[in-house]
Amino acid sequence: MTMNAASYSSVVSHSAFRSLDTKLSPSSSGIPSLIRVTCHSDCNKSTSQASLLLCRSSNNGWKVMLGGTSSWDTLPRRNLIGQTSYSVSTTTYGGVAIESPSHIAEEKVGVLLLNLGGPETLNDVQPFLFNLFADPDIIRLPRLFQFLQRPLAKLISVLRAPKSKEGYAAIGGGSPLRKITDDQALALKDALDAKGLSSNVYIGMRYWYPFTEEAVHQIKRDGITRLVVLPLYPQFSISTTGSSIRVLQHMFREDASLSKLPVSIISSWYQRQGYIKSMADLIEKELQSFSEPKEAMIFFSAHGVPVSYVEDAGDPYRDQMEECIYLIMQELKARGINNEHTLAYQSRVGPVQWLKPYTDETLVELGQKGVRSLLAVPVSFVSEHIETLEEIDMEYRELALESGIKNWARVPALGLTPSFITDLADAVIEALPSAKALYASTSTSEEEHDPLRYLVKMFFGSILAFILFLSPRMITAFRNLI
Ligand SMILES: C=CC1=C(C)c2cc3[nH]c(cc4nc(cc5[nH]c(cc1n2)c(C)c5CCC(=O)O)C(CCC(=O)O)=C4C)c(C)c3C=C
Ligand SMILES: [Fe+2]
Repeated sequence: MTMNAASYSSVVSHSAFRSLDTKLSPSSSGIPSLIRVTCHSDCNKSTSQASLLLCRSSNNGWKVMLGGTSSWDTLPRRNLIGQTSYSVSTTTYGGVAIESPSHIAEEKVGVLLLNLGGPETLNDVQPFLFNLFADPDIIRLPRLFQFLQRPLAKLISVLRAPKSKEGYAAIGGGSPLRKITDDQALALKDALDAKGLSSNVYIGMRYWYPFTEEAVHQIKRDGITRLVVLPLYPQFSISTTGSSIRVLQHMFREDASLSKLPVSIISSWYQRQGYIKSMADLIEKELQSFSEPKEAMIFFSAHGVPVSYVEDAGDPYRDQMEECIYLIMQELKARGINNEHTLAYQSRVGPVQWLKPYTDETLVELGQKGVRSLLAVPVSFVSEHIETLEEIDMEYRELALESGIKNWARVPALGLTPSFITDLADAVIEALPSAKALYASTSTSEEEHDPLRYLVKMFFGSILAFILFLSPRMITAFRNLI
């Protein structure tokens, strides 16, 4: 089947997908670039629904995607299994419905960008740090000690604030994250518009304004009918994407209308071709700033997480990071760039073991081993922030130069790079068909509702906490935090 001439508009009901095209007829309403096909199946008295998205390809034909996969296929080879009925609506997403059957309401598409957030002024630093350390996905206390989360967060944030303020003061008195994320949201909206998908793009920050909670309230007020959640972290970590998703799950579970809203979460996207190629472009370009580009070592520096996240809690972050670096290097090799490379982890906080090797120790070792040219590549985040502008550009640069490295450069964060924004837009479009209600029933244990159990836990927890606070290990821990 080929649909490469104009647009088609029809609503059909069939028992086999291959007969779909025969009922499609050209529309007078213009050429849609996106068409949704919804399949309703009545099996065992339960009705299920699956959607696929047809998108105009560059050669004026149509490409089909199913269930949010990133693989593109052509229509004739796609085979839907099962005897089902299909209703086809040539609805352009986000607004202009060319023709829709009654059961497919006009979609109002929302895209929620998740990010960390950062203090905008020096006065924001301590409350921002409080929000960060009050997150049980950042300081993971054993269940028994969880009631200490907020007092501990208060203490750590007050102790750490002076050091953090110095860092933010060095980069102009606040985090650039909000402005950059605002610009990325606008650029993404434009890229989606250009692909025929009109949408509202929202920003939900985890620890500072605009908070995720505010964004969700706005999504509800705006009557969004289909939502794609796109964390601005390429790799998944419990401490970043995981934490933000937890906030969403909590809100969606508590709200009857939100619990029914079809949502698609793109939990990681480091393996996308568009992202990998965009990173490779930046690296290739920055290598040219060295007098001997081939001699420069490519030094990937990722934000660390405590080892226990990966080894005990099953955080896929390290695996995804390693795969991401592999893919970027493969892309560079395909371009004839065969520089040496290494990966290290930066920004550790507190007394526990973090992912190794550590960036600072690795820089010293490389200097001692005779590496003279080094290209730093921040790889866990797509905006400039305190850890690129202060930690890498100031602290690590100085350390590298002291350690014998003579030539230093850093790849900028992706920011508004057009190929990157276009790829994010593609990721959103590909995720749309798989949106489904987020709410999954979580059984609240009896324990949580038993006041006696709670009191006993509080009592023994307090005694243990008191003993722990006086232990030498805890005292060292606090020294490391500030
Ligand atoms: C992928 C990115 C990030 C991971 C993983 C991550 C884990 C993580 N972070 C902390 C503690 C702090 N992070 C801070 C700032 C900060 N963290 C990230 C990203 C990741 N964090 C970003 C982008 C930023 C900067 C925001 C900005 O304002 O520009 C800070 C505050 C700054 C400072 O005082 O150093 C802390 C503290 C932990 C404990 C953790 C994993 C458990
Ligand atoms: Fe962090």
